Amino acid sequence: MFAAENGLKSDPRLQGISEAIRVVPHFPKQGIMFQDITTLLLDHKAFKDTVDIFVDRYRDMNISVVAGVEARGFMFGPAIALAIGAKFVPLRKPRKLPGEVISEAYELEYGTDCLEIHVGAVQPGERAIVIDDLVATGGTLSAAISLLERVGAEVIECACVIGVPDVKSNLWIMRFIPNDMPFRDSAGSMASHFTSSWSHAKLIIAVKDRSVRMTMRGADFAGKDDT
Ligand SMILES: O=P(O)(O)OC[C@H]1O[C@H](OP(=O)(O)OP(=O)(O)O)[C@H](O)[C@@H]1O
Ligand SMILES: Nc1ncnc2[nH]cnc12
Repeated sequence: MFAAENGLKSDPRLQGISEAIRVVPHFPKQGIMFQDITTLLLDHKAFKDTVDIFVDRYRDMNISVVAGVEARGFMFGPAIALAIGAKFVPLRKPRKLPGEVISEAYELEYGTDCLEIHVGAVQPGERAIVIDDLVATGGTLSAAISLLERVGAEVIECACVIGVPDVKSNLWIMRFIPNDMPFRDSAGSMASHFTSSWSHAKLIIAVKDRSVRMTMRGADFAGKDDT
């Protein structure tokens, strides 16, 4: 477990980070508890602590690419990239990048969206991490991983500040997540997007007063799906 391995479970920084994230009920629509990281950005200490947690983890992992997901991944990714000596690669929504791109469509709760990367931004064999503010269903991270793998990068981990439970897949996932994993709902929601692209990737969620790393390798989930 990430918390145990890294001593983060009792990391005093996590509470401050948690408290700095505002939760806005019923935004942008009824029933959504919106996790608003703009209040975290206003709090210098909490913002720095958030970046530092990821920097602490990735600075000695020979990462050369920090890929940030538009829009909120852009708020954390560049600071992490600068601190660990990596380049920052924006994964943008459609028709924002002016050069040649490759695209990856993904499903949202309602409808679809798409991420794009500039051809040539990443070289084959580079070691990459993906940064975003939040993971819900995991569809966005799955698309980000696919894009990076299509240009030959090795996606080492994905890191998000917040994990939110995906209500639709809670029942499905609860069976697969060990009881001692403190963020079962969120971690499990990733399983609903389990694809071959996850086979190389790990997920880190630092949220509220707890942190979790889920290893998304096939053996952890595939084969246990008896739905
Ligand atoms: O795990 P998922 O279900 O894919 O959802 C997570 C994504 O949703 C939010 O972005 P959004 O698409 O709302 O775009 P924005 O950052 O431009 O607001 C969030 O910042 C993540 O990127
Ligand atoms: N609960 C939530 N808060 C903020 N952004 C989100 N994106 C998807 N779910 C979200």
